[in-house]
Amino acid sequence: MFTISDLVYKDILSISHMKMEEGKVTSIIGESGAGKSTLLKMLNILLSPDSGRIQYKNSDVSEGNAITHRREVVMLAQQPVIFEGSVEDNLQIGRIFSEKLPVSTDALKNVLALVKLDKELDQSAEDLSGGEKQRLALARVYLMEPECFLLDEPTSALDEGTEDEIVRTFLEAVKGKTVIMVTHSNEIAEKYSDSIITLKKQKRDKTNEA
Ligand SMILES: Nc1ncnc2c1ncn2[C@@H]1O[C@H](COP(=O)(O)OP(=O)(O)OP(=O)(O)O)[C@@H](O)[C@H]1O
Repeated sequence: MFTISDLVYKDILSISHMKMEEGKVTSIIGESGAGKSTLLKMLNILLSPDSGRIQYKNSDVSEGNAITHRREVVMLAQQPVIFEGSVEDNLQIGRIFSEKLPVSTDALKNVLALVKLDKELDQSAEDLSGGEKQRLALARVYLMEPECFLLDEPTSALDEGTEDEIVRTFLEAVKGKTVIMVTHSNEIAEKYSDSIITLKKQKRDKTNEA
């Protein structure tokens, strides 16, 4: 689905060749500051490489339309965005972004169960805890039904048991779609991925630093 060649971005990323397969789960792991979030942002055309190519379905992403791209390839950021309003508003807004019709109350309840979020649909989303907001944002991207999910530490605020369960049920529910997921958990990566990419921190050139 994505092929990267000879990519360089500042002194943060240097990738000669990398591939993420369509319909598979690819986990990205690596130490803090290795560039995992930066790489996901590039796949979502939120950042562009200084040199090199990123191809999506055999076309260079720099030649395509970023808005159209982001409807097919949806990113869940590390700090989930929560909009003013209710839990329901925060779910349906994803459907609006994706230019899809609103889903039924039953579908909303089902997705809350999928991410184990035991909250009323009319509850204010701003009152949720950090881990609950993370699950609400995950539920939102699920309802957007993209071809490809870019998930940046989607369950980092959860305890290990809950994290494992939510990753498992989410991946079962989206089976067949492409998932590219940054995770701090080697265990989750090994258990649930078809392939694992390990990013290494680049050696910074200190000669130009003050
Ligand atoms: N907009 C930016 N401008 C300059 N440097 C940046 C920018 N964003 C991130 N960086 C730097 O790029 C490096 C990689 O950051 P990134 O967030 O991609 O790492 P990460 O592997 O996702 O880290 P973590 O696991 O801590 O989330 C870090 O050294 C960071 O300080």
